[in-house]
Amino acid sequence: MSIEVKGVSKRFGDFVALDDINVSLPTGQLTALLGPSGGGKSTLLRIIAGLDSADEGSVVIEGNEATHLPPQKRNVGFVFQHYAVFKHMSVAKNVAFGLEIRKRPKPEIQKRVHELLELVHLSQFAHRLPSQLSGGQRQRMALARALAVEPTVLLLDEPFGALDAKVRKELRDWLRRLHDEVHVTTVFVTHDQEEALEVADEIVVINQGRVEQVGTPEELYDAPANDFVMGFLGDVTTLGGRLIRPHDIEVADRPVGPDSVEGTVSRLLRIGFEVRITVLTDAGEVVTVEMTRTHARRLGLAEGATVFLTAAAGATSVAGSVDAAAATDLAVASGG
Ligand SMILES: Nc1ncnc2c1ncn2[C@@H]1O[C@H](COP(=O)(O)OP(=O)(O)OP(=O)(O)O)[C@@H](O)[C@H]1O
Repeated sequence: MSIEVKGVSKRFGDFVALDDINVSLPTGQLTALLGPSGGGKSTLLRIIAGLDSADEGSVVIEGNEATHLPPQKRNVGFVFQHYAVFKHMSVAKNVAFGLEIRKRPKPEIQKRVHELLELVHLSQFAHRLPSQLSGGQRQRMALARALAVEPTVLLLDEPFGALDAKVRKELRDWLRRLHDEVHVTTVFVTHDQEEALEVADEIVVINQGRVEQVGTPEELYDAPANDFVMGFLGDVTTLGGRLIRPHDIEVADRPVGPDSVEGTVSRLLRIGFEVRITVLTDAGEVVTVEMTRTHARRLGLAEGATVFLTAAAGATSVAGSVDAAAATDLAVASGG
């Protein structure tokens, strides 16, 4: 295990930002710290980096007790959203910076910078100034700079947060590929569940200063520990008082079993190749269901139609209400 966080708590005045956090972040993996705004992700990352200290608990990095070490002795590289670049230095100089202050020999620095710029696909921009790069290119430069000193651990706080959706997506694919090439233990903070599900080997869900669940993307999606995790990782609705994913509900024009719930389609919305319907059940529950257009057409669905809803075989569901999930959606929509 590469990073061991044990019993870490952190308060700001009366406010408990982290409450007895225990996690092991495995060597060589790409781990996401995922959660809503204010949940404590950045605080945990800063404590691992040594930029902040815990009130209680310990941090061990690659077997080294790091709790009281300053950041520069932890052998971690970090990239923050608004990373301070040296504006007057070329891209190559920015990447070389950490090696130069460590007084490495010139030829070694040149070689390493060359390799790193290749790795982040910025070789042709080596002599530009950071202001002459796009946002995505600047983030790649920041990553190259963090990797220059060969950290054992790379810590990224919302590395793509300030970029537009398309560039974010490109960078996230790129980060995944980069990680597959260099295998440096990487921890990144995100409030974007899609980003975490797509990129990470393992996800730590953090909410209100506590760890809600740790697992692979599949584990979290298929077996959420509670209603919070279920709601945070994807759309949810309720059926028979249980949280369920809208695409895990089967719709039929007649009952298909004793658990079928009768209702009336109150709204039908087409979104691309999908159809989303809202059903008001006889028990007074408002249920959202998603299905393909083909399926909706086959059923002849229309507003006012009577339908029967059943949880699909193998569907994930947990006890809970949509309230927690709605709060989550708001947090995500507001940009976390
Ligand atoms: N220096 C500080 N002084 C007081 N409160 C702080 C300080 N730093 C963080 N907090 C509070 O601690 C909580 C956790 O903050 P943190 O930045 O770790 O959350 P986060 O999960 O990273 O959220 P975000 O995605 O918005 O960055 C927040 O409520 C924040 O207001």
